[in-house]
Amino acid sequence: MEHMPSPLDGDQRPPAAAEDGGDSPVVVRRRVTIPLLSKAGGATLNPEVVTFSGSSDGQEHIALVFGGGTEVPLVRVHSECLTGDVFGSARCDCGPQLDEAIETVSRQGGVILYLRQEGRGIGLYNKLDAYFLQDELGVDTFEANRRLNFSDDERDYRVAAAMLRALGIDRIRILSNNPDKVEQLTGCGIDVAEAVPTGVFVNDANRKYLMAKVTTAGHQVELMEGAL
Ligand SMILES: Nc1nc2c(ncn2[C@@H]2O[C@H](COP(=O)(O)OP(=O)(O)OP(=O)(O)O)[C@@H](O)[C@H]2O)c(=O)[nH]1
Repeated sequence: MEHMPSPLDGDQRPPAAAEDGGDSPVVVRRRVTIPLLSKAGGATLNPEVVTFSGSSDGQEHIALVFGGGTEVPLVRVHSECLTGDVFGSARCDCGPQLDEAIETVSRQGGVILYLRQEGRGIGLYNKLDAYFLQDELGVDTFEANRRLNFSDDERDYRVAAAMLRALGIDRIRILSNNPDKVEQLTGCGIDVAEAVPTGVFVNDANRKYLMAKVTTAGHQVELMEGAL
């Protein structure tokens, strides 16, 4: 297949600086290649892992850049979930979504932004407290946040938009079911040409969590009839 020009191709990447609402612009700090053993088997993947300076929240967000692909790169904006991404927790769908993103984005070319926004921005301990409240009081994931005096979702994607711009990207296809990601990125001037849904990774432990995302936050997850 003919290789389409992509903003991810080395020579075409302009050095860029982008605002995320802080005092200094977000700029690429360093690029380093890390070989990833594909969980699906097959070839080793070799994304460039990009670090940034200037983010206003001071967090160590990273981008995994997989070269090639189309003119409009596929982008996964993934918020950190230690329990799901690292330990394989079945309470959420984060782990399988990250694995899927690595496979899909590596195949199609594109970027995974791994944002250090654990627990939808409330942090790990608070997320575990929210789990405790869900178990003890039977409240859903959003109500548990409210009981802890947080909003339903504390995430701000200005930094994601700034990281994309710093990579020379202002038009994307996003791999997500979350309308808030599309809305916020669009509001930051990123042209979201398409929202590509993720797979549906439902199990007995995360069914209620996924249902709450659909009914309260408008996630586009096609939960099969009878699955709830
Ligand atoms: N506060 C809170 N956070 C949770 C809970 N379960 C998972 N999370 C966090 O929710 C976030 C999920 O982020 P993403 O994988 O980017 O996805 P999303 O907002 O569900 O949207 P998609 O792009 O469709 O996957 C992670 O930061 C998880 O740690 C919970 O019960 N409470």
